[in-house]
Amino acid sequence: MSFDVLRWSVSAALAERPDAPLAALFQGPAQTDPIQTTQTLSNGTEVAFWDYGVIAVTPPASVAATKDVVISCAVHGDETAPIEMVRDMLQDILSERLVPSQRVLFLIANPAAILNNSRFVDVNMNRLFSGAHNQGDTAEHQRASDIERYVSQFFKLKQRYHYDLHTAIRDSKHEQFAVYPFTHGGPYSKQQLTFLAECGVDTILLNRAPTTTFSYYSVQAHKAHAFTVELGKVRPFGQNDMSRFAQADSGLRKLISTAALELREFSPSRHHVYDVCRTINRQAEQFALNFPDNVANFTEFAQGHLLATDGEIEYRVEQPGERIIFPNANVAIGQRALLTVVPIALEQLKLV
Ligand SMILES: O=C(O)CCC(=O)N[C@@H](CCC(=O)O)C(=O)O
Ligand SMILES: [Zn+2]
Repeated sequence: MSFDVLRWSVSAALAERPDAPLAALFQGPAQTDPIQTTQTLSNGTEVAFWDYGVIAVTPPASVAATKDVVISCAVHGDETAPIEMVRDMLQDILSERLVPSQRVLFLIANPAAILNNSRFVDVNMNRLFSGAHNQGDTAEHQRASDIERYVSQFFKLKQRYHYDLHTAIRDSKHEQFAVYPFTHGGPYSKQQLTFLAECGVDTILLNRAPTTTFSYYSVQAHKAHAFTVELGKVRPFGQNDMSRFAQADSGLRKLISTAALELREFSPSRHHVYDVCRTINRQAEQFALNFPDNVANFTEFAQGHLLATDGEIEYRVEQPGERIIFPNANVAIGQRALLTVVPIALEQLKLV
């Protein structure tokens, strides 16, 4: 397969008409075998297509890369703004307007869900990592397993980063926020908190328990600095105001294209930090949230307020300052239907 075909499939196909032609990248021009080829651009950058939506970019040997950076999107297929960001970065790399000086793995995680205009086809892929993909045989189980293999194949250097880009179903009182997965007692990185803040993500949610999310997988299996980054609200292709993502886009571009990132000094007052206080998994057929769909993430309710009913169980606010995140009554039984968080002072955390 010639590079021109690949270039077309990434640049032209993902450009002005981001909906239909996406298929070209994900399914390959002949819509048969996965794309697997490597080509070198005139500036020496190597672009390797490992599979549909799996693109590894390596700077020329003369540039001593020090960082491995995974930038993923579309773990949820309807979260389109991050897909557009990744598309534009790839286009700019292919046209040599963006010249990476670090190794980068771009992952468009769930192409089938993108083409289906849905969060997922059979199963929420962000519950299938760290081995959970062994518990089923849908295409999403297979893809999560493949993605773990590609990430393992990619990470080589000591400094490892993974930004898994998402958008949230609801509005959020903090429009952009990141989930900092369980570090198993390891310290939180001041440099990463500062980098995220410079990307416009000044709100952090600490999830201090193992999960089956993609970002936790990279922390646990590869000792990467990894985050689920929520950049705004879910909207269909063409309806994203990309100016709202400009700061994150520019931060990520700087990260991959500069030898040493210059960051402002760490300042605790710059960050809003929340600790996950309860994870509520749906248990019954009769599950209902006791607040409307337009209630935003991070909304605080008074102590005792009824948040949800799950069969006979009533979930009420237990602590002052408790707020809701990611409420979703439509999840499958056994899956997370709601998180609650409380503010926590950064000074209480081990930082490095
Ligand atoms: O808006 C929502 O309800 C869901 C947004 C979303 O997809 N969030 C991620 C968070 C992953 C994590 O906890 O690291 C998810 O639910 O998978
Ligand atoms: Zn998502």
